[in-house]
Amino acid sequence: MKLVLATQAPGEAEIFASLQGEGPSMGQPSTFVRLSRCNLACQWCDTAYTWRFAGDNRPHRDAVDFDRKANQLTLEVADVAERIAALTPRRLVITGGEPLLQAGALAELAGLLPDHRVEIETNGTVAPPARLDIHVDQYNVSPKLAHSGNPADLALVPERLHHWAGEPRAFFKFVIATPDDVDEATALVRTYHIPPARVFLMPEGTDSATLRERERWLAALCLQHGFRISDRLHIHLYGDTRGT
Ligand SMILES: C[S@@+](CC[C@H](N)C(=O)[O-])C[C@H]1O[C@@H](n2cnc3c(N)ncnc32)[C@H](O)[C@@H]1O
Ligand SMILES: Nc1nc2[nH]cc(C(=O)O)c2c(=O)[nH]1
Ligand code: SF4
Ligand SMILES: [Mg+2]
Repeated sequence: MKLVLATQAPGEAEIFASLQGEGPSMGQPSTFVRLSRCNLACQWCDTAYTWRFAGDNRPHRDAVDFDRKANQLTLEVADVAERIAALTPRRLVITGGEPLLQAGALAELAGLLPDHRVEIETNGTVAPPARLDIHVDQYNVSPKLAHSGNPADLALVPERLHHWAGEPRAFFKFVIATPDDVDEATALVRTYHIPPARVFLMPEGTDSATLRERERWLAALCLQHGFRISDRLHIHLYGDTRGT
């Protein structure tokens, strides 16, 4: 089978080693694989080059469209596995775009990497099939709130949220830009009975100054609700740069 990957430069697959910058595994040396395509269209998506292609008429934050050819690369799963195995970390973070859109090929990939701990970054709208799920150690689920600009019926699928709430391997990572977003996240936590210990609030932002400013009030709200806070370590270390 084949995987459609994002590129960090034209013709260069986005497979790289870095420190996990977000969520419960923050700070862990990891190998990242970034897949192309997404079923949502977040206004503030920091990887819009994985999905916002010229000719795609979904809403987006500015007028820039990306060239599909320059930003996608299709590789055989065995080739992707070889590239991952050649890097040192034995923790694999699969992200995108929305990686679960390519779950079949990911199941094959994970099967070729039995020594890797597998973590999946997902928007939480797609059910992982059993043949992939058996290989996954952790899901970092980031449901999209109203400020993402996605229609709620696409972004917040009740059956899926109910599933992730009851899945002990799933951690929730809500992206927050204003205190109102926290009210929306808290309402979801209550509705779906999500254990607060598995909930992270993470500031929206792609520069250190914005993240720090938002973390000042976000910290107080996390304390109030018993949620965890997630920084975006990679932004402080490397900026908003592909392949980091
Ligand atoms: C690019 S997404 C890819 C995985 C999946 N599509 C998702 O949304 O979870 C990876 C993570 O980055 C977060 N993210 C994207 N743009 C962001 C931004 N501008 N500020 C903060 N987090 C952002 C997403 O919410 C998600 O947790
Ligand atoms: N270092 C680093 N950590 C990350 N954690 C989640 C990421 C993502 O884009 O899904 C990400 C990323 O792009 N880089
Ligand atoms: S769901 Fe993830 S990849 Fe898709 S647009 Fe939103 S942040 Fe970007
Ligand atoms: Mg990222």
